[in-house]
Amino acid sequence: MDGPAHTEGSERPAEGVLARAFRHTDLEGHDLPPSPTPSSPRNGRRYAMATELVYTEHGDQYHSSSVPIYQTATFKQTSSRPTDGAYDYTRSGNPTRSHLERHLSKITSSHRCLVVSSGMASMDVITRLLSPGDHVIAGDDLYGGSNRLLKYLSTHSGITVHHLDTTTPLTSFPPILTAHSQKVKLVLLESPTNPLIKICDIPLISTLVHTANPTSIVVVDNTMLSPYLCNPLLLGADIVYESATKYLSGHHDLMAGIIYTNSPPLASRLAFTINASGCALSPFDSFLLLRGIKTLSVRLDKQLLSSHAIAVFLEQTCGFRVRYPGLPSHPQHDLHSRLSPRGAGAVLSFETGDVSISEKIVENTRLWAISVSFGCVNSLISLPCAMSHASIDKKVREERGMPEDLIRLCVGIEDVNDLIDDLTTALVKAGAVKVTVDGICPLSKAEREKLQAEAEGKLSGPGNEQST
Ligand SMILES: Cc1ncc(COP(=O)(O)O)c(C=O)c1O
Ligand SMILES: N[C@@H](CCSC[C@H](N)C(=O)O)C(=O)O
Repeated sequence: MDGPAHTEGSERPAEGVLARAFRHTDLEGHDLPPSPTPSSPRNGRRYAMATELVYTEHGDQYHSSSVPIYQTATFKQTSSRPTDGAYDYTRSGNPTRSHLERHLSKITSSHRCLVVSSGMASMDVITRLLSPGDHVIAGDDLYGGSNRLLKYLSTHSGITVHHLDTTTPLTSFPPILTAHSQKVKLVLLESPTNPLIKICDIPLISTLVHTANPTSIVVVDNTMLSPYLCNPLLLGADIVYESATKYLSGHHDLMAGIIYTNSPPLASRLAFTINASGCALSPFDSFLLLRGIKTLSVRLDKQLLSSHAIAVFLEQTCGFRVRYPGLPSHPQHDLHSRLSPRGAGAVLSFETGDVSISEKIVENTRLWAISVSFGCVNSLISLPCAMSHASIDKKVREERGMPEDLIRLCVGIEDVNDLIDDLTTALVKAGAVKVTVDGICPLSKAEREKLQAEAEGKLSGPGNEQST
């Protein structure tokens, strides 16, 4: 295996070797023009993203095709002198993890990518760049756990946190940037936001922030899209982190976080904190994550198509207000298409107008597991206010416009018709839609109220005749 260096390059075959070996010729041996190159930029990578996700080379002495798991805490040394570049202790470095980090730095076209024990560990490591007295600007629709960590820092560490609507940067950012320009150390964005699926204009915000204070660090949580759909480093961010528990691993069998940057000084400081605090990813989980990454493109390609079909079904057939940036009705549809042209992700949310109806929908699905998290091969359904975002005070949730009846769907790789059928059954059972000879259609408000009253025994209906 290669040593713990974190630069990319060594994995690539020598330029020209493959081109010579696989020259395309016609039947008479004349050279054919090269295959057309994809229109999407490769950002310095040699191959298209789907290939790079799969293609890795490592220096294992037995030429194993999968990367070995170096399940060891410590490494024997050849002398008593300080270690120079080799491994000494797995908290500080491990060959399986180093391979994963090199692979991810290639995929993210970054100077360096570090892997830690969870998405929250990534954020924790980044916030240790802060000192008492510093200010942080953060979105007002962050994942509940991110919100909790920021609240902890503002209560215990002398950090001031300003939560802003990051979808209106030209009005929301200037007052804070002007008032505290030299103190704003970190700007934390999540895009699309979880669970309201709002899109941040990362390039515009980065420009505003860096113009006000070139030393402010713009950090983006890219969990909802993964590097397959978006690379915020190319949009102006200084540091990107992701919960690799989600799309990158894809099977909900590990917790992991990744952090990537193009700034060598920031990378060194982050790496120092990871070693000092001991949150680096274990060798076994590094192996599992490497395995998951290989199928990211096939999983997401399918998830994108299914998500779009489900979003259209919920909006157009069922008449719900659906939040999905792939729909033209999404207020930032054009912005999202510009920043992430490959697709709109596989998380969407919708409102039913009634918490008890939303609860019934969630509880009447079979294929859609009631579960927090997303990015997995199987589909999940949840009520964010009661589940993933329950750690945010109800009052704060209300102030930030997070509806209690919001249902979040995380689309997996099952057959999309099965998913829509399962959802339809739950929607009908919950009284959210009705099935007529013309197909599925939304219930009117009066029809809903009648059903509700029947369910509560206030009106006689088919289910309560015996009690009257
Ligand atoms: C957007 C987002 N960021 C970060 C995290 C934290 O990741 P982890 O659960 O891997 O710590 C989550 C979910 O947990 C998330 O949804
Ligand atoms: N009990 C957990 C909730 C995790 S939510 C996981 C994921 N980010 C999601 O949005 O579903 C906690 O308190 O952190």
